[in-house]
Amino acid sequence: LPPVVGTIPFIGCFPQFAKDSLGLVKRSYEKYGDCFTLSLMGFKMTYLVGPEAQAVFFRGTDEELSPKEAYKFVIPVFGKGVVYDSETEVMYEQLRFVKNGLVLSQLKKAVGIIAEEAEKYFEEKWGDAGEIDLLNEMNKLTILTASRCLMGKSINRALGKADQLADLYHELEEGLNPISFFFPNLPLPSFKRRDAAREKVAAIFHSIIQERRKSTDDTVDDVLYTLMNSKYKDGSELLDEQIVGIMIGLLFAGQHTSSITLTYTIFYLLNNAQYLDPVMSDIKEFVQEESNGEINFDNLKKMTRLETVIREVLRLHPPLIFLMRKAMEPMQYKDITIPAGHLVAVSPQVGMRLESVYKNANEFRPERFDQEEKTPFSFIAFGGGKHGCPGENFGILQIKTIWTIISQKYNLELGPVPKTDFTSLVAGPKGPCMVKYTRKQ
Ligand code: HEM
Repeated sequence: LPPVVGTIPFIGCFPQFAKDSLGLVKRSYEKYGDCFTLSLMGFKMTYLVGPEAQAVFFRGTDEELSPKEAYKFVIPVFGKGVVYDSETEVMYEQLRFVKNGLVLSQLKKAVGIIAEEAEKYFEEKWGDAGEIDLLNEMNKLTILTASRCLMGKSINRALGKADQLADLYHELEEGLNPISFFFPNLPLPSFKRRDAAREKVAAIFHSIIQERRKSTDDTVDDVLYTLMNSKYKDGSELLDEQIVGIMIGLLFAGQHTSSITLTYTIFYLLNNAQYLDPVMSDIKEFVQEESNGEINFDNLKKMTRLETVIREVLRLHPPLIFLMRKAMEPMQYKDITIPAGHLVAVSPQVGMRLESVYKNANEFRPERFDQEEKTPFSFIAFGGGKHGCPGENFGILQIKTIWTIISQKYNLELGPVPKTDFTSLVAGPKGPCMVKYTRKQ
């Protein structure tokens, strides 16, 4: 069996975990090696740390290591009958529909839409000069750009007010915290607000589906269109409730992860002139000179130096600090048997800062990604294997597009890179992240 951390009956090491979960995982790795169990309020959570152990996690089949059983706590947000609350075969099919909606042709179109929304946002909201909380602003902007890409222009009409969806998503996120993992339906105020926000978001998305059904415009083919026109293998269509749940889940999976990475990318670039200058000269060459100022999929793809910066930001600050599965049958790792029933976890935050995997692991060195990744499952900010993130390319394109627009429009003045707030489910910079901006001449 894996060595167990936390010997107090039932409670185990819960107090240390609640105080500093990452610190506890790191210390346990140093003491016990790459596979150990944390005993937490009756739960047994077995951690796999480092590429070799992480490979077991990502290569496991759903029958061995079930994400559905581990992520039940998101059901109040995603909804009934959606992804983790559906039969395994149905879950695969729903994830396949999502992937079909994020294919290359869609991504190519997405860049233009993101650029259009972002331009409009800065003109209407930022103007010539001011001071803003960058994380807050990037949250609002990314939910707007992502929802426009997923659901078309009707999202703007349905919302009327741009901030509304971001606020509702904030309530959803506040309702998914470490407590909700253990007790998702306690009568807590934050859980009540989460459920009320879910009802409001669902009502908005239902109205968009109704509007789309009446529309005679046959040029639309966004993710919503893909979902509305997809069929399960048995020939049945998705229920509206399922389409709404998938859209809620997609925006939920993509919003904070992207806005956090975007905010950190801006802080790192402006604090590191040696990386900022080459990135800006690529924008000048590929966007301003070669494309007459137009941002498109092809010129964003050429910005490999910006991409390595984003990957290094994600290595240092992965928004998802723990990924989980439930062992459905005993699992073998080296000479250890992880018993059925254990929760099995990897930590991108701990795993990507191991000195044995990344030299000078705590330093910001984007050039480490200049070469192809050598060790499988060492860069796990987007997970890996069967359940690896289907939104990776979309997320990176979104970050590149918005940075390209901001950096050409504004001079930004900001402080050092903020520390991370590890208390929420999606870990991002400790706010407020105040930034002064003035329009470039
Ligand atoms: C910087 C941005 C992003 C990061 C760091 C990120 C990270 C991740 C990670 C680590 C996973 C794996 C979870 C696990 O194995 O348990 C994941 C899964 C997923 N992500 Fe992302 N993500 C990002 C953006 C997006 C976007 C923009 C979308 C949608 C448009 C998205 C949709 C999803 C979905 C649907 C899954 C579940 C896949 C499955 O279970 O098969 N993500 N993401």
